[in-house]
Amino acid sequence: MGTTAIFGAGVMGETLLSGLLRSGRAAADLIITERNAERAAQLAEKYDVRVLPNTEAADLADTLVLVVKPQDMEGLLAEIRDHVRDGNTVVSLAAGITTEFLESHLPEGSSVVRVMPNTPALVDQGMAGVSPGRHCTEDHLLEAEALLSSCGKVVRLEEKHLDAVTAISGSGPAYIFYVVEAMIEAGVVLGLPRATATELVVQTLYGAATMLKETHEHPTVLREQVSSPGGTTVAALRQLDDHKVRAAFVNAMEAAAARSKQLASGHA
Ligand SMILES: NC(=O)C1=CN([C@@H]2O[C@H](COP(=O)(O)OP(=O)(O)OC[C@H]3O[C@@H](n4cnc5c(N)ncnc54)[C@H](O)[C@@H]3O)[C@@H](O)[C@H]2O)C=CC1
Ligand SMILES: O=C(O)[C@@H]1CCC=N1
Repeated sequence: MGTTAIFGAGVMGETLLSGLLRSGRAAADLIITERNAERAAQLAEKYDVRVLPNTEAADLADTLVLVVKPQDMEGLLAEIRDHVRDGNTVVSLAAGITTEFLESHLPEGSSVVRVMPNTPALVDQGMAGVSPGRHCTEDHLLEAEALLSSCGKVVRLEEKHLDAVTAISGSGPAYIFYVVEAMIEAGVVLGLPRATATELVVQTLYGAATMLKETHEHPTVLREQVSSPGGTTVAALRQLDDHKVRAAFVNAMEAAAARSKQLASGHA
């Protein structure tokens, strides 16, 4: 697979780096670049990988993985443009940034892949959507998929769906953590110690997610199994329906997808 350079070692860059190392990639085959010198030094020590300036990393890398914020992407592309060679694969993990944008800021004919990962990759339970650019071969795509499957699942889809993927699985962990926060708060309101409320909620989430994954039952069936006629669950769910929580979730994800589209056109 050659040398992989990760440009921008923030939350997502470090997540990918650690996943690659856990999956058996040699540290000697990995390079990171990081604008924040203090963070760069910390990561070099923690993972024993090379930290280089962007241009040197681009010169040495076979695969360039771009993991800066969408707003920083144009600047990064300008820096590395003249260092990208034939045969390189450029993989972007940035929300909103299209393959068309990447291609137009790189040498003609560059092979680019757009990926939308998520943070559960940190515990090898990531979910990533992957789309090819115009000059991307099956081999380039397989290479990008291999990077991400080191720390989770990967689906290949048309780029027109990537804003939706961003809204659902890219941002998704945050919605789940938000619900978890609310449930813990409810436990505390009901008089439970915070630590107990946290343990109850986290294990319930883990159990429910495992049921979804292992039983392959529709979520409606699983919800109905919990909902005794005239019981506690329906009393709670009625409140959620009265407060239009389901509609709020749909609206929230529409807003995330719209923001992803907006980032593509360079809105800070
Ligand atoms: N955090 C998440 O859950 C997810 C993030 N992403 C995408 O990953 C990208 C990075 O997001 P985060 O890791 O959350 O952000 P972050 O802010 O934690 O990391 C970005 C890093 O890039 C560095 N950086 C910026 N410009 C640079 C440059 N020119 N050269 C070298 N380093 C540079 C920054 O110092 C920072 O450490 C974004 O484009 C985001 O859309 C995608 C899916 C999930
Ligand atoms: O919030 C964001 O823009 C990034 C993309 C998906 C998750 N985090």
